[in-house]
Amino acid sequence: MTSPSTITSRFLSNPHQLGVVAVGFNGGQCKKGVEAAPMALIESGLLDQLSDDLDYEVHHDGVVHYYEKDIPSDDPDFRGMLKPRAVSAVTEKLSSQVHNYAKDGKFVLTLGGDHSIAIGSVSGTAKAIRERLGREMAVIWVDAHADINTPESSDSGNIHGMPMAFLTRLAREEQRDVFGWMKDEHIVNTQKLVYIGLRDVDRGEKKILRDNGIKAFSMHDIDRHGIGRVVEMALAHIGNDTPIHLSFDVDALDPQWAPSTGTPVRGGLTLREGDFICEAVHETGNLIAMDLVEVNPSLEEKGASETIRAGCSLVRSALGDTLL
Ligand SMILES: NC(=[NH2+])NCCC[C@H](N)C(=O)O
Ligand SMILES: [Mn+2]
Ligand SMILES: [Mn+2]
Repeated sequence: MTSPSTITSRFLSNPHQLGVVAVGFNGGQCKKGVEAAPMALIESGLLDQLSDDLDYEVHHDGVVHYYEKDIPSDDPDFRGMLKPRAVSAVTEKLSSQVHNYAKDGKFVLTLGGDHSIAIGSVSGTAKAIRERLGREMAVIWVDAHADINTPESSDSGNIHGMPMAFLTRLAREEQRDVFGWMKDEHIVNTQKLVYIGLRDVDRGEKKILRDNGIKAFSMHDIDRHGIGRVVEMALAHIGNDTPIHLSFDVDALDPQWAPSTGTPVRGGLTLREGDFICEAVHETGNLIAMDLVEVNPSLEEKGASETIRAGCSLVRSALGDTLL
């Protein structure tokens, strides 16, 4: 059963106003199907649950964006990146869509799509929070993967493995049509980034995390301390007075709970642990935005409805649904 939350974010001017952007984009990786996730999530009733059960006023243009006219036809590899101009163009557009909701003090929910779209969503909220509050926001990245490869450290060339590198400026490109549109206002401080759920981190990424002193809680840490203590430590790192953007990759969950995703990794979070993270972040009163990404209904089709259901549950939990 769902019921509206009494906790309202101190960083939102309209606590129960929710802006939704549905991003049907798959160009940050090579598997088709992830572009169908926003439609599948919406058709399963997610937005109705948020308005009817959790009392949000949902602002949504009623369409899934595929960004066809923004995507250039000629898009050769660049610095080893696959489809760099497509991802850049889509995330530039998304950044301004998200910024548009966030600048009015609305909560922003971005439904992907592969995780490359976080370049757009996170940059959009980071900019709005700087303008509205003169502050730097924090990012909690819940994922099996760190997604912080630079173009040079990446083995795959898939940009969904790189968003945090561009968002922190550990990777930078001047060329405007390859993320050169990103300005200082879009950037996230490495000290305000926290990972939860990591278990498949590339060698180059481990070095990046170490060299930059980035806070990360792996599945090993969760096994050792329990999810309650890990979330507490993650929130303590961020501090109690910082707006939070939660970027949730459904592959953070164990494939048992979320089989339909492009890069599943065994040994992940239970759905209950995933929901707990979202509930606890909601309870801080500091959450201003959430992404849900990497649901791919065309993979492991038997598990697609399970994966969609898990995704809906995570979003509801982050938006204040409680068990009691
Ligand atoms: N968002 C994701 N599922 N990312 C998976 C990334 C996998 C690998 N580290 C890469 O860079 O290609
Ligand atoms: Mn992942
Ligand atoms: Mn990811």
